[in-house]
Amino acid sequence: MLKTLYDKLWDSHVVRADADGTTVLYIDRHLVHEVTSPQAFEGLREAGRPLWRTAANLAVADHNVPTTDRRQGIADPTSRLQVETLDGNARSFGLTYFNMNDKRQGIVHVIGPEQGATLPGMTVVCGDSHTSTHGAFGCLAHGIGTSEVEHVLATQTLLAKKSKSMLVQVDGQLPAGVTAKDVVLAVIGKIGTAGGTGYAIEFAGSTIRALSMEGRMTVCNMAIEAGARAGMVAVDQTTIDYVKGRPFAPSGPHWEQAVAYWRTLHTDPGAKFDLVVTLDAAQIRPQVTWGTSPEMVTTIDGRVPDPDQEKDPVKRDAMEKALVYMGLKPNTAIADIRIDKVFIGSCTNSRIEDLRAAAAVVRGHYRASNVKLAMVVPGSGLVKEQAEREGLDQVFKAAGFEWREPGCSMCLAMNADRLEPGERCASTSNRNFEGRQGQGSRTHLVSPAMAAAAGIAGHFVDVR
Ligand SMILES: CC(C)[C@H](C(=O)O)[C@@H](O)C(=O)O
Ligand code: SF4
Repeated sequence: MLKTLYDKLWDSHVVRADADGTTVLYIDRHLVHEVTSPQAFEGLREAGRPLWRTAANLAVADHNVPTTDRRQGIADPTSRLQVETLDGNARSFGLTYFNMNDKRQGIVHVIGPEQGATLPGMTVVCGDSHTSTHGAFGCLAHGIGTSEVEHVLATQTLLAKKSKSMLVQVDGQLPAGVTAKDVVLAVIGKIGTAGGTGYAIEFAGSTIRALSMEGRMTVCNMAIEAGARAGMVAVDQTTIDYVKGRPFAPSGPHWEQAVAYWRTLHTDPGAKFDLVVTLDAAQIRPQVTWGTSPEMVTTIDGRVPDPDQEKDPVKRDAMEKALVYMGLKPNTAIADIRIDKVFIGSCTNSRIEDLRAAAAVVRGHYRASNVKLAMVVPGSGLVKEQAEREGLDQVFKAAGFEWREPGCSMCLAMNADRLEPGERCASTSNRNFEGRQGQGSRTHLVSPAMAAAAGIAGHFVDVR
């Protein structure tokens, strides 16, 4: 039988399947962060249950960590409690843990791949929706809830039902200045935030093949914003080259064995998907969201839509509400929208290539006078170190951009980094929901180059 990549990943992890499709799936890698794990550890403690396979877990604190001087500790008591609770749980359960002052610390979805803890062919779960990121490696990776975190810790398995399969086929060469972020925003613009509901998406085509692993991670990261729980990309030489030599990756004879298996992790030619969506890369332009959902997106040469032109009453209502919240008038040119702050970071766009792309834009320029704050938050301590080796921190600082410590930061404002009510931000993150970057915050999702350019110009500009 011809199989999709998803079929292969699924079939190789079935422990037991019931007639109604309910399946016990084996989980290879469990990533843990401080927000969704406390009750899970508490549950284990109360039941006196040990971890099933301690080495399958990797824990890190990311959402609540400060991005400024860490020697001061964490000022906010709730944030401090969450991080200290993870410190304690990691210690008492014996998990591999990168604490706040470890240079390997960073956003869970950045450090998994960086360490080689995410490997092709794995099932990867974490109590976090953006676990879809890891699908870039030819993994079945998705978020789980806190009760499932406990289940995985205790049994190394998960109860799951198979999704339908969707192929998102992107072909052709991306125009200069158009990035993986623009590809995935264009996909979401096309299929909508509910378009992927009930599906696992495989991203394929010559455009995806040509992306680096970092670009593929950006695309899979936002599969969840298209409604799909999982996104994935087939394994190829790019995948294997990225993984080689990473601390958790296999080595010696195991390496060759693993690579031989990994090379089978692609959809068989002719295998059928439940749904196929195609995009022409040549038509994709730099994307900017204008509303409060990632599907409310247009291009840099576009305009804020006019609800009066929308025939669907439900969509019209949502549009009107979004425009009020965002403080935008219909038909405003995107390039005329002035911003107050810039955020370059998050598990979508905080890797070294993202920082290089942003630095290339700001080099030799200075932050616009109306931009009160522009911050660059590397995805991990190792990304930060690499960027500093390349002098990118100096480029950013010279341009009036702040250079911070790694973590989720202003992606969701659980730590001290947030927008003030009404402030407008060019952000490289993945969610532009109401209040996402602080109460009353207004978020426009863009690529790193676009965010950097907006910081210099003071409004959105076309990086092409
Ligand atoms: C805090 C966590 C549960 C949440 C998620 O699941 O995605 C966060 O990472 C987010 O991006 O909103
Ligand atoms: S960076 Fe943002 S999206 Fe990613 S895990 Fe952290 S809060 Fe969630």
